[in-house]
Amino acid sequence: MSAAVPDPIIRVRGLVNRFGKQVVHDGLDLEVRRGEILGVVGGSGSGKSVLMRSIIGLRRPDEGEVEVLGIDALNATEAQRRHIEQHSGVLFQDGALFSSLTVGENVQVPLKEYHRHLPEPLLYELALLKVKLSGLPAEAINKLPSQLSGGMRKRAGLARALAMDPPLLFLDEPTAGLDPIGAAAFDDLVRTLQQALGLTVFLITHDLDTLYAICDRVAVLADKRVIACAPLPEIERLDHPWVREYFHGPRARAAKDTGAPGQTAEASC
Ligand SMILES: Nc1ncnc2c1ncn2[C@@H]1O[C@H](COP(=O)(O)OP(=O)(O)OP(=O)(O)O)[C@@H](O)[C@H]1O
Repeated sequence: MSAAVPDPIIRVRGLVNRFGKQVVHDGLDLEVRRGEILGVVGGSGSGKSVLMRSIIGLRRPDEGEVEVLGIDALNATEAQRRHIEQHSGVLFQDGALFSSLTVGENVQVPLKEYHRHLPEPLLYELALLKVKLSGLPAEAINKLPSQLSGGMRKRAGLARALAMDPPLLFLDEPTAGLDPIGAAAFDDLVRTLQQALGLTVFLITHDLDTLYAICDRVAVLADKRVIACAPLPEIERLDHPWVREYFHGPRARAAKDTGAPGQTAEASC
């Protein structure tokens, strides 16, 4: 049975994060398996974004171990750190696009950082490819973020996250602020890209529809830890106050009726 479980591409052990006296994580463990879409859920302030920031290297945790792509991220050399950055695409909650740059120029930012020698026409072609891959029309490449709708800005952020063809994609609440049709289309896009490109996706969300539609497993943050990490049917059976409220309220019932079940896998993290 264990032979069928893919290797972890991210492994977090004993993570502790504190802000002054506030303890956000206290001995958190998590494994993200190669090729899965892992949904990360938890109440507001439970530490989902801080966890993501600890994994991608934007925050140094107070204690614990973080392994990404087989590299000990907290003791990585400069070259190893760049390797992780180069192989991780991140879509932040607000898109984090440079407002004075066009969509195409935004997508080119990581390309120029890591491939300084690339000629301009090739940079443009690569950016155009990512723009189209993200479901935007070609003409969006010359628009400023302020000229796009919220859904298009998310797609532009995704295009930039995919610029370096990363095997690992981090999405922080990608459907927040989108209408249900736009959110469902974005879910479809993420699933399609994940399957076509073989991505591993770490997806923070509050969106129950997203969980039911595209997540293979779900990690629940509560009580300063990941209290469970498993396919949805197993998560739904957990006897925990937050899980009961979140997964068995009226919104959960509606989402269950429309979503597709994730794959079956083992419950452990
Ligand atoms: N730089 C910081 N300085 C101080 N406190 C912080 C900082 N970053 C996060 N926190 C605190 O850590 C806790 C967890 O924050 P985090 O953003 O990870 O929550 P979250 O689970 O992503 O919440 P939400 O679902 O509302 O986005 C919060 O109480 C937050 O105020």
